[in-house]
Amino acid sequence: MFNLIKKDKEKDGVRKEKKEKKDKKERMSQAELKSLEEVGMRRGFFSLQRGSSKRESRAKLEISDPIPIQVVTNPELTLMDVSSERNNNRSSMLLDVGRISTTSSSDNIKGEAVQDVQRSSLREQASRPGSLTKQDSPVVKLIKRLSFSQKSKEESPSEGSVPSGPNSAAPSPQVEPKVSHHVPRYISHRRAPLRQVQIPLLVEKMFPADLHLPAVMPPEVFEPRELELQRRNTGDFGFSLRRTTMLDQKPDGSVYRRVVHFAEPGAGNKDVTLGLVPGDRLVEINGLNVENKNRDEIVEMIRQSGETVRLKVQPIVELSELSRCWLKNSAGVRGEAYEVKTEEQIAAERAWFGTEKVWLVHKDGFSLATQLKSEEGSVPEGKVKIRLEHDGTILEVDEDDVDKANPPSSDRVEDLSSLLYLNESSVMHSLRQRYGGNLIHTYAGPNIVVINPVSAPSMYSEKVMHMFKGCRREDTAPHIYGVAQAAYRKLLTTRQDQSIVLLGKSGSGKTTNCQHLVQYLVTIAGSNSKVYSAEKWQAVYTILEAFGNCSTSMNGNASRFSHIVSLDFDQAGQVASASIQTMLLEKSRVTRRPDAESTFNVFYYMMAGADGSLKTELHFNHFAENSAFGILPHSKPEEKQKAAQQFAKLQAAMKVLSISAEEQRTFWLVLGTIYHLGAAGATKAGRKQFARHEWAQKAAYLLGCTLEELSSSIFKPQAKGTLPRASSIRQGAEDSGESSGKQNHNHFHSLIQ
Ligand SMILES: Nc1ncnc2c1ncn2[C@@H]1O[C@H](COP(=O)(O)OP(=O)(O)OP(=O)(O)O)[C@@H](O)[C@H]1O
Repeated sequence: MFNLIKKDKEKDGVRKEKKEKKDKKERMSQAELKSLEEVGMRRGFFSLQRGSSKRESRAKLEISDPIPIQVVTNPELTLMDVSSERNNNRSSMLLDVGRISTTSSSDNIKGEAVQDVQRSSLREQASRPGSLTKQDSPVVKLIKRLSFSQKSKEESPSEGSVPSGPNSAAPSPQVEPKVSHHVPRYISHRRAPLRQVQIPLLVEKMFPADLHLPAVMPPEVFEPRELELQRRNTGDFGFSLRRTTMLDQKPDGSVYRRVVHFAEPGAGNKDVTLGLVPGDRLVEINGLNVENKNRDEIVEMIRQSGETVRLKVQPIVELSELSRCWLKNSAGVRGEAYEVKTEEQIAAERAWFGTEKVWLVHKDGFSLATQLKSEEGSVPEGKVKIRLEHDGTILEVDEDDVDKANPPSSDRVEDLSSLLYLNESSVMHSLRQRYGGNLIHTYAGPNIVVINPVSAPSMYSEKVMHMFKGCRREDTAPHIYGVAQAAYRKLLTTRQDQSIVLLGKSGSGKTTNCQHLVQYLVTIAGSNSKVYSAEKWQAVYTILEAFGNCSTSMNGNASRFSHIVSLDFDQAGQVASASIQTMLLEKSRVTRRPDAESTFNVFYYMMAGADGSLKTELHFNHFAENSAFGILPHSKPEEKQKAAQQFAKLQAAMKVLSISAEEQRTFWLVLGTIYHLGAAGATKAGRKQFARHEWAQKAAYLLGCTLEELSSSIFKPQAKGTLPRASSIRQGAEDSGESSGKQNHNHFHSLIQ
């Protein structure tokens, strides 16, 4: 009894205490939240939302509507007006982790593409509750999403379980390409409210001075490290060599290609303790420089080493941050301790803050200046006096024309949200300095900004992936793999679906980064499924690229459709299946497009790559000189050759996906028909009709109907529901065949998925 009462009393006391603690916690979290929100607002970067209901508040803090940071870069690294910059295909993308997000973008979307989608069934599916975003928003086109669906309710044992041998081949995850006709269920309850994003106004102001952007600092060169490795019982030293070619810059700024050899830790558990890091460039072996030696010579030198080998290695610039992080983590040092500032650095920062450094914001960007102290009344109200750093010019400018500048120690800051003064000029400055230092990834709070690199950097490999395995985001340097890892980790720990949204203008790297994300996930998570394989996954992309990509003024291989990639994970956290859903194909491109842009790749592939018998069957032995749809074969031999290779690759991809030869033939017949319809054109001589009957005859032949049947189905009014194309054809002679061409390609794209 006593015990019982005591217990009850204790229980009551505990309950009360718990309740108080909870209340306090909630009060604290509200206060914390408020201050966070204030910081976010003050910085103008994120707006924080929190649901008022208990469930919502427990769910999480939602950060929505990031302002996309548009960085236009070119090799000269000048800042430009993003919206007017049309020909430069180097740009940045912003990536948003762990939630469904909508944001604006500067990509121009053809109105027709959007209208087309409003009519299409896929659009209907996508517009169901929980679809990505409003379908009438151009933003939709830019969203490529990766979702994860966790099926299990049990705790997952561990993150990642892919063993990798020393020469482990590419992972062989299992993928099941499938046409998804439903927006996955997990989207439905996570619809984010659409909010207007304030895009900063363009600055048009100029000042009577020679205004310069700050100089871009050369990449930081990391000190080489010397290591002595012992030969093992197995005869090796526990590291592997990797050869790659990299673009490098000469002192005069010219870019050249050079071969480098990496000395990277092997796949064994012990190998990671050797002190080598993925991305370590081999500089010396036993005191001898090997930078200009070939692989065989290097291998021989290692073989001839005795029981030990001395290596001098240096991290490549693009992986230097990661390398530092890795070494820091393996030394078990906490971040703060490792990055402790020296006395000189502290003194330099103090000096910086003592003189008020500001950015003068102008039409061509921003220039560093010192704000001068002036006696009261000597400067009109609302004005400030500044001295430009580069030439000492003194200017009197509006207070609004200047932004506070951060000390140089923040120039290459890894996370923009840690800038003391978070304004547009400071953000652009840091991104620009980082890009100049070959650092293309930068965190921006929970997002990452990735700037399209000039070259194909050597920062993506299976070894680099393994540097992120099991890591928390705060323990790694900014990298696209870090984003995938954060999402995977969150998936396992919260058992909730995760989404990654890639935003950016055309050519900014959304597709490329989406592939890196998928590669990371399937490599690190592994797969035990029998239907999923990297080969099939690649085949799906090859086909989508052929039917949905083309060359535009912004991107030589632009995808003219959005897609959602979904990976399903099983209870063990391994990939169980995968699917791609495509939307918003710009089908009008089949018949009409801007000058100097191409039609979908597949037409060029087919015209260049069809073999003798297919050519004969498609009547492709010679091509028309004109096409109402502008579908003409490549004229340059090298382009033809490349297209022919791509056609062979496309056929092989179809084979991998078990598309039979007969089915493939049907595709070519339909595409051939579109080509011939374009070549036939249309005219209005009395009545609307084909302009060149011989080509129309070929189209009819490929379709298996007579010329009269084809002609009447295109030019004669049709009863409602018979043919979907009559209305637009009747709009004008030039339109003839357009609709059927577009429809065919559209159906085709859906079918082929
Ligand atoms: N991180 C990167 N590393 C190497 N190359 C890149 C990277 N990001 C982009 N690129 C290159 O830039 C080009 C454009 O990239 P991508 O096609 O991924 O852009 P996108 O944003 O998907 O364009 P679109 O919306 O037009 O399809 C490609 O040739 C790609 O190889």
